[in-house]
This record gives sequence, structure tokens and C-alpha cells, in this order.
Amino acid sequence: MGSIRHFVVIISGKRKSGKDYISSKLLACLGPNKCAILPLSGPLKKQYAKDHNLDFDRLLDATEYKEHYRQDMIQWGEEKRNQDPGYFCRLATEGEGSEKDIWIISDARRLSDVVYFRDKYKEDVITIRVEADLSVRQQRGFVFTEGIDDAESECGLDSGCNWDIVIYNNNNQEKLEDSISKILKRIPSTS
Ligand SMILES: Nc1ncnc2c1ncn2[C@@H]1O[C@H](COP(=O)(O)OP(=O)(O)OP(=O)(O)O)[C@@H](O)[C@H]1O
Repeated sequence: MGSIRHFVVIISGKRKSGKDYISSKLLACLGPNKCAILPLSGPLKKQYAKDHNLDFDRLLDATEYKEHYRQDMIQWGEEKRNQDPGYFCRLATEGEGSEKDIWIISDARRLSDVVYFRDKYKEDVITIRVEADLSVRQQRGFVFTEGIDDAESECGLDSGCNWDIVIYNNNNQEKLEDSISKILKRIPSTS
């Protein structure tokens, strides 16, 4: 029996550009029977918690617990990725939701993430970059944080990737709907 063919929608963008918002919109259009959002940050936290015997739920919320482990978790993630660049991509696509036909990777942060999916799923991949003006991101709660917003995890895809579609998500709903339609047209069986 052959394995199911998946279509992968990769989404990247700066903090508060609207990656989650757009991922949810796409999921609503495609339907939860067919499609799942698979964030790469989920398995990172889950695996880190497992390896370090920590409480996964507390690592997900915005408490001191998370702050306490943030730096160590980032370091640990780097080491894992250096040993195996596809480590978190593989974990994300083996867990809950991976049985769906269409995967939305809602938080690609490294070139190695894009390379992993392009290598493995070839033409069944579409890459999306979400752009929003700094002032708009700030209205959405973005505050520049040293050590995070200037780190590779936030800047690794600022250049060097040829995006299939760039979405300008500056609160212009009409433009956003146009971009969503453009994406849907590129997904087999929804066009
Ligand atoms: N086009 C839009 N219209 C209305 N609200 C929006 C729009 N885009 C984003 N938002 C809102 O802005 C906030 C930040 O968006 P979102 O969480 O999607 O950003 P993100 O890129 O996923 O951020 P992070 O990287 O920090 O997780 C959310 O409250 C979201 O609902």
C-alpha cells in the first residue's frame, strides 16, 4: 500500500505579521477533514519537555516557567537542528493531524525547514511569506526583544528564499482575501 500524498503549505513571517491568523483562515476554507495546521514549534516544546522531564502544558503558556527555560530550550533546539536539520519538521509531520491531506506549516523559521519540505514533497509544496508593516505589527502587540528578534530563529528567512506567494497583511481585508484565493488556486483539488 502506498503512502498518502500530502500537499504542504509553508508559512513564514515576522512576529505578529499574521501567520496564525492566515493559517486559521486557510484551515477554515479547506476544512478540518482535509487539512491540519502543523506548527514546527509544537514538537520542539513537546520533545524538550519529554527529554527534560518537564510539564509540557506549562511550557506552552506565558508564565515564568516558560521564561525560565526559554534560553535553554532555544539552545537545545539549535543543537538538535545542527545534528539533523529536518528533526522538528519530521516530528511535526508524524504527530496529530499528519493524517490529513493538506498540511499548513504555520511557523517556518529557517531555510533548512523550507529545504526539508521542498526536497521531500517537491512540487507538492507552496511557500508563503507574510509581510506586515512594523507599525501594524506593533498595533498587534509586537515589541522588539533583543536576543529573540535579532536571532537566527526570527531572521533566518528574511532573505534567500524565493517565496511562491507574498501576502501583505496590513489590515486590508480585501487584499488578504485575494491572496487567500491565490493560495487556494495553487492547492490541488481546491482550485
Ligand atoms: N488581517 C488581520 N485582521 C485582523 N486581525 C489580524 C490580522 N492579521 C493578524 N491579526 C491579529 O493580530 C494578532 C497577531 O497575529 P498572529 O498571531 O496571526 O501573528 P503571528 O505572525 O502568528 O505572530 P507570532 O509569530 O508572534 O506567533 C492576532 O491577534 C491576530 O488575530
